[in-house]
Amino acid sequence: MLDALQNVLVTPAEMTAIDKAAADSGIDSFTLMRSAGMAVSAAALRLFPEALRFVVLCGPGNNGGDGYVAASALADGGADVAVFALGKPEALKGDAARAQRACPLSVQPLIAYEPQVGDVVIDALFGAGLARDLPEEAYETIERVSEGRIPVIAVDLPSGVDGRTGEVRGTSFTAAHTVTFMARKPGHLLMPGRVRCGALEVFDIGIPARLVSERAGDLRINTPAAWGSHASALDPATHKYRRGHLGVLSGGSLSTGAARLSAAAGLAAGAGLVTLVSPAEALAVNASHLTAVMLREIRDTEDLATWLKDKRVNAFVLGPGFGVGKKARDFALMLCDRALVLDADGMTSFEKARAELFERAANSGGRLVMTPHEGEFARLFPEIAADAALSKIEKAQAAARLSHAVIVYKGPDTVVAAPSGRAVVNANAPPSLATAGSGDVLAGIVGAHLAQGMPAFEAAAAAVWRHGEAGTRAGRGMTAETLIENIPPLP
Ligand SMILES: NC(=O)C1=CN([C@@H]2O[C@H](COP(=O)(O)OP(=O)(O)OC[C@H]3O[C@@H](n4cnc5c(N)ncnc54)[C@H](O)[C@@H]3O)[C@@H](O)[C@H]2O)[C@@H](O)CC1
Ligand SMILES: Nc1ncnc2c1ncn2[C@@H]1O[C@H](COP(=O)(O)OP(=O)(O)O)[C@@H](O)[C@H]1O
Ligand SMILES: [K+]
Repeated sequence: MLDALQNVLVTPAEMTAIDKAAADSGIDSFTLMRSAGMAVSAAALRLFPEALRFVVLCGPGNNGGDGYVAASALADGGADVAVFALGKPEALKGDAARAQRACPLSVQPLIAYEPQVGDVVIDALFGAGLARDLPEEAYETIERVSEGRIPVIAVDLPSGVDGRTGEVRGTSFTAAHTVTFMARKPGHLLMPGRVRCGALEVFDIGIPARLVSERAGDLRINTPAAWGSHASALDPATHKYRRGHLGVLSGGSLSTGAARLSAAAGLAAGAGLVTLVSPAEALAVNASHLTAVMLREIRDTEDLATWLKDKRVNAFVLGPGFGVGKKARDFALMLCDRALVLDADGMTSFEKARAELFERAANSGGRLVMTPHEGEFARLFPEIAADAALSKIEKAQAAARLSHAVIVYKGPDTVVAAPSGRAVVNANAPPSLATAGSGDVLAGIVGAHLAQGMPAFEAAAAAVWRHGEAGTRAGRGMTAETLIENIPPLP
């Protein structure tokens, strides 16, 4: 049944609603807690059979309750187990109080824990209910555990990681393994939470999938399931114009490489034809580097308008190496009513003139995808970037709403968001993608998908996924050039 929830991301608030719906439907919440705790104890025994002692750190809520169940199960199995609690066990309520009463082990205060060689820590201090920075006592324990290099298994989330945002609230454990329940939370995928989780296990504690999916929003992990239905196989009778004609706009003679990378990536990703559009002074240098990609001289808006009479040129990439200024703005506004990937200098050109772009995006009937990294995002959306209360997902959603464009907010945890609020978080990108020109390649792949007629959100999400796969195939020593050679076919 977890297959049905494999790509779903559930926020902590949605998880609370799911818990409540489960209880309302007659499912016993203590049974769920017992399944959760048993799953944690099973993971501990499976992963660390050589542990000399399991140390279970229990917090003041239901995450602590899971910890007491796990401690009882480990002790029942004959393991050496010690329990340390944050706060007084007498103050526990509900299921957590019941789990603690049923636990035969004595409970010591958290601060008394001194790590020993051979310990394995089970972190059940805070999970989805973490509402503010970790309390002082937890800091000291976390520091001692990490100094002692004690392996940590986290229950639901490493304590300190915010399940909604992936941010670290003050400090957090860094787990070797995290066991979460029913579905992943944004904090498992967003940085830095993702690296604090270690290996992530999603365990089915028995809440019906229907109850989960009915209350989960429009947030998914970026896999082919999110866009595969728009990535149709090639029609045997197709021809190159049917596969779309992508135009990529080159900068001046000293900055042509970025646009050529986008153009080559667009062709490799499946556009039927790609034309590199070049100013006169860069024609020679571009011509000397192109083979399958075609070349066309366009000097100004008049030339561009003439070319645009050919309706078969249906998608464009503007920004990589283009130069910041009025020419970029004028060109972009002319291309908005077709399909446009606005990247790099293309976005920066609108730093002080964004209203015009956003208005055109809202009213042109075209498809606009913008691909900012963190710096570009802050330039175009300063008020959203500065809002510390928002997660990266919420920032991308707010930017998409404001700009009427699909936003690809890049990074290790790229988020793709549509103006409707629909969003995916990407999880397949290796860090070797952090290399010059990698963003230009991504822009070209998005452009190819737009040229092939995919809707903007699917075009962007599929491109981010293929870019990540290409990065993995290209390996650690990749360059933007070898990345292009490794773009996989659309699945
Ligand atoms: N989702 C589910 O269906 C299930 C959830 N379970 C567990 O329940 C957990 C959520 O339980 P809770 O909602 O009780 O939340 P937590 O156990 O994560 O913590 C909440 C408690 O800590 C307090 N608190 C929050 N931040 C604090 C801080 N920085 N300093 C001090 N106190 C703080 C809160 O006021 C509350 O009392 C999940 O993470 C999971 O481990 C399981 O029992 C199984 C079922
Ligand atoms: N640490 C990382 N892990 C995975 N992907 C990354 C990482 N850092 C950057 N990337 C990806 O690499 C690409 C870099 O694009 P960008 O920042 O525009 O760089 P450039 O302009 O040099 O091409 C983006 O797709 C981004 O998501
Ligand atoms: K935890």
